[in-house]
Amino acid sequence: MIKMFSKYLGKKYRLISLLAVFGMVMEVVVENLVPLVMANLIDNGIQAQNFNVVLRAGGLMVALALFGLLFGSIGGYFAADAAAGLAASLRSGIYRSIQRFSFGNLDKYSTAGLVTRLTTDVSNVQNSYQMILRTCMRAPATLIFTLALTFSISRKLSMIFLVALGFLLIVLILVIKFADKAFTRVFSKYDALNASVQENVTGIRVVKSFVREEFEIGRFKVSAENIYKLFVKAEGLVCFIFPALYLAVYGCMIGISWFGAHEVVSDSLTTGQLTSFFTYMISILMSLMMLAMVFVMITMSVASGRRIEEVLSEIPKIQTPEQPVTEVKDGSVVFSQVSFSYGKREEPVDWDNPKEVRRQKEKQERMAAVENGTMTREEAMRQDPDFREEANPRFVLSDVTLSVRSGETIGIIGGTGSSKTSLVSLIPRLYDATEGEVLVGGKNVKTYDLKALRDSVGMVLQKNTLFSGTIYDNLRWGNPDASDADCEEACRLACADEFVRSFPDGYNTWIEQGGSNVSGGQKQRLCIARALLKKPKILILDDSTSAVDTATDASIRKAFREKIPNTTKFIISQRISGVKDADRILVLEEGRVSGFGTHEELLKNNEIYASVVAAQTEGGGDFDEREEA
Ligand SMILES: Nc1ncnc2c1ncn2[C@@H]1O[C@H](COP(=O)(O)OP(=O)(O)OP(=O)(O)O)[C@@H](O)[C@H]1O
Repeated sequence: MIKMFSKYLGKKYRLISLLAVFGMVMEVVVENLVPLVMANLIDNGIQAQNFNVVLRAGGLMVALALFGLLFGSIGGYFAADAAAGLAASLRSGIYRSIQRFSFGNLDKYSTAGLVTRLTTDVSNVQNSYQMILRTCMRAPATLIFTLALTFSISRKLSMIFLVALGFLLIVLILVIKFADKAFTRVFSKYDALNASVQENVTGIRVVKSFVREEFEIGRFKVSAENIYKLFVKAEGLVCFIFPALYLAVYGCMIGISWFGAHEVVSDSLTTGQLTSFFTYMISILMSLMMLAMVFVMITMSVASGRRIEEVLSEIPKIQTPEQPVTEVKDGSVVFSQVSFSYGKREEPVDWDNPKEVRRQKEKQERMAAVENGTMTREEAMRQDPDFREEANPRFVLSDVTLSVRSGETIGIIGGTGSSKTSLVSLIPRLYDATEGEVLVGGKNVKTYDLKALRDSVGMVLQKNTLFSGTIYDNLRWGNPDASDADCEEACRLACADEFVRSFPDGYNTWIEQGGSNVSGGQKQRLCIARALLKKPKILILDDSTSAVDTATDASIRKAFREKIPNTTKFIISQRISGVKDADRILVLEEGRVSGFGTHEELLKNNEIYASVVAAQTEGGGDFDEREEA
């Protein structure tokens, strides 16, 4: 973890960190010279009644204090700068990492988990790093410097000091050991709380429409109280530090006063030296206390650090190959004996449990060994009985073979969960086929530059999103270089131009986050226009007109036929009317091809299709209504 954070600090912030440490060490040196000067002031100034010495020593003390202030400010400023720099660099790193995730990687994390990493976790690491630079280095520096000075004054008194230090260290180690566990438990609960808050805020309208506010408030209260209890328990442990410190300080004072008084009486020590001894003692014990607080803080942020590391070291499951093909020739698509599984969904790892972390690591190594052929599947199963399940994941697509010509319109129809979305997701490589090949423009999709491949595919997802910004801004997401005229043309094709013009601000209408100020059907049409602006060779509409009335739906398909005849179109629909006029229609049944042909051919040869047509003609329902028909 330290290696990774050092990488994210970069040269610049490593140098700034060094400056912070330098400022802090100088501050310690200067601060600890003050008691020596003070001893001189008491012994040779006050007691000897020499006011010149009082003035000179006093002046020197003021000068040292000013230098201490200067070095302290420099150290503090650079420590804050380096920590903020580390946080900024980590945030960009995490963000970049998330942007490069393939859908498979995204499936592993909850949205709230990723947001927590970007916000709370990074802040924890930032605060800890700043404290490390300010305090962690300060305590050992103070300890070494002042111990050297105290030993030079009196060996006997320094021994009392060491006994007190030993006692304090034992208390600190015990407290830190228990606080570590307690705080990591608190932070794992925070993650769960954030996830529940995010889920609820996003779904607040559903909560209200089901009048479940009180239930949700109660659920939140339970989570919040759990955190409260764990936090109080963890902080309770930390509270031991202060009484232990005072015990050590007072014990030390009594010891030093007792032995120190004897030393002064026997003229082995001066009053000034005894005074400086007390000052050093308090200085060392205070630094140790600060060190203890920093350790507690580091403990808190170790869990955050692990979560950040997990995202930063995540390797995108889908990447551009070396020497990729950079141009997609045409929009032809071939599925050759394609089977697909999402794999076993990875369970969330309890990063605070070392046993669990080790188990996960071994599991990954075992999977890799089986994939590389360095371990047989039988051996893996012997080591881990669960391995059988991982080695035989559930296939949602089985042996799909079909060939689509460039410019063809393919309707896809099938019951809920029949894997329509899964099938089309393989075209722009949102996921990779587990077995078999997917070809686009005559070449395996895995050979393409990922950007070139995805640029050639316009996909309107079932769960589509608009971003906050004007309609123009949203449309240009598809193509930043598109002119106003291009945007308007795309909207005409998607039957969106008319309603956009009816808004008082037309294309400059502000869209709220998530498109909450437009209707479901309007949102779908804007998303289609956005995809069209890419001028894709392949256009995929995944049930993207479900909220649009049938007449408008038909107009959109007519416009597509006339205006973009060379674009290959995959249209997923639950309504027969949405696919009926396609060149060919694919009927999927539980991830297998049940039929592939024109409307007339399927009516004759495909029982499932014929029954759906019958059901929908009579009842006007969707695909799943054939069951009842
Ligand atoms: N990200 C995912 N991780 C794991 N399983 C998934 C994922 N997405 C879909 N599935 C599973 O794959 C199967 C096919 O889902 P898919 O969304 O492709 O079906 P669909 O025909 O498009 O359904 P619908 O018509 O309801 O949209 C379902 O059993 C679903 O549970």
